[in-house]
Amino acid sequence: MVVTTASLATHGLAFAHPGARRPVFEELSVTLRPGHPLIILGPNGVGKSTLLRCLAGLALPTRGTVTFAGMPLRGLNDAQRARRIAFMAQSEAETFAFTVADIVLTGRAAHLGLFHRPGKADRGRAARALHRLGIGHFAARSMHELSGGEQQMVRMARALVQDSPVRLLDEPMAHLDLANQRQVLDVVRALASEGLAIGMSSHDPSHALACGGDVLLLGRTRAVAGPVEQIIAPALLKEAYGLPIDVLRTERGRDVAVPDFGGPSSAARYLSRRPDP
Ligand SMILES: Nc1ncnc2c1ncn2[C@@H]1O[C@H](COP(=O)(O)OP(=O)(O)OP(=O)(O)O)[C@@H](O)[C@H]1O
Repeated sequence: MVVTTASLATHGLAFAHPGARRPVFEELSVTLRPGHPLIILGPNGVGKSTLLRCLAGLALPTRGTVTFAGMPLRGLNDAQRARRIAFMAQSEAETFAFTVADIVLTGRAAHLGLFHRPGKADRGRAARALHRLGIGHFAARSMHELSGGEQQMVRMARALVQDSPVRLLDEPMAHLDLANQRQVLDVVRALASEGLAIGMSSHDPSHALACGGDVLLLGRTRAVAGPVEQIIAPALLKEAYGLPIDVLRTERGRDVAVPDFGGPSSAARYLSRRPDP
């Protein structure tokens, strides 16, 4: 069954590890809207992966609920959930030396009946996903032969073929060079314009500016959420990350977030500050 209605939301969500002194987060209410990517930002250890795992139904919240199209996620079995929500983990140990094409095909599992093997149409989808990410030439290679960034692109292709209305991507840009980051951002924007609901974590606020949807900025003391132009602002970024971050407009007319990493400074011409929204 192809599920077309997509809106994933958390309501007063809290998560604490057993025995932990403090919860990872509390009272978190966010919505992933079809067509508006939600980019989840925040410092290391603040709970981005934990939240994505709760949204995917892979981690059980301590309090609160996750709903898909208004229905509690916990009412769905694994196959029903997988037809609605694709989850790409931050990293995965590749135990077996499967080919890239086979790994991508496993993304079709939720659409195949029990004991059914993937058919020509499934293989075609897997091939198209690899081509869409510019890695069609990897198809016959063993996953073990690929670099960390190449494996990351393959896992992205697998999330593409899952054909679910919600895609949750945990740091899909980790390990990727700049051109591959652009490739993934192009795909994220295209999926959003096709009406999918996308949740993606990142360490780079510029990725949020490039996606142009909503942002959830998780800080150590509070979380803020809203449209990208409101949340990706110097004061909120400094509060969350603890260092100055300028939001500038390039000569190409793109907005970027530039952290102050220190180092030599000069009085030379700089990019223009983005006008206040
Ligand atoms: N099994 C565990 N028991 C206790 N605490 C844990 C456990 N696993 C993770 N944590 C803690 O949960 C918090 C949230 O981790 P999470 O991986 O969600 O953060 P993150 O924002 O995705 O981090 P990063 O940006 O480094 O990937 C961290 O402080 C981490 O130390």
